[in-house]
Amino acid sequence: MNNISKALFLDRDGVVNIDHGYVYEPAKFEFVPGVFTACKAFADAGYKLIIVTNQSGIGRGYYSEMDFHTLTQWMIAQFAAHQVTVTDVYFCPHHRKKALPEYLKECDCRKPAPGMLLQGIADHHINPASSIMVGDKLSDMQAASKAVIGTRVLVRSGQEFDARAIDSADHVCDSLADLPSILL
Ligand SMILES: O=P(O)(O)OC[C@@H](O)[C@H]1O[C@@H](OP(=O)(O)O)[C@@H](O)[C@@H](O)[C@@H]1O
Ligand SMILES: [Mg+2]
Ligand SMILES: [Zn+2]
Repeated sequence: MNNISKALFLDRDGVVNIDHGYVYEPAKFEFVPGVFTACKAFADAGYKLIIVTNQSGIGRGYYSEMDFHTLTQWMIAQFAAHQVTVTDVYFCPHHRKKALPEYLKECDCRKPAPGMLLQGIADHHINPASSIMVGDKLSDMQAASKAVIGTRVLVRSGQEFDARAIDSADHVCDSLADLPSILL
């Protein structure tokens, strides 16, 4: 089967939810205002929603993979309650310097590496050229560039970013909520 679908790849912290720092509990998971409406617009326009998230908090020992999966199931259920299907969620628990031994590695999945995006493209027969990546860091844009994603969007989540991040994006906006009016 050739790659015929298009995807809205989403970074999680800072894009789907407010990045309070290593969020792993539903009680601390604050959806960005307007995220459900925006994601439903893209889903209705034929985009598969795929989340790609660095989770070095696992490697650092702040929380477990089970904690992450429990939060992820809860997050997916919130989307479903708003009639939005999340096609898949990919995460990277690794860190090359600050991690427990089993997570201490230079991997190909931690953004800016493109591994999570490439896995989603393969698993879900995605055409990268007609897909979109939304992130809040330069590393998100770099991962998207390496995966040859057609449109890269940087959102102002409160993370500091420099001119390199802005230059690496096709669009810069305050939030995912702004995106349907820009791209659809
Ligand atoms: O934005 P995504 O990729 O969904 O997830 C980012 C999180 O895993 C955390 O990534 C950390 O960066 P380090 O992983 O410590 O460099 C920090 O930026 C935290 O504030 C943030 O919550
Ligand atoms: Mg982020
Ligand atoms: Zn990794």
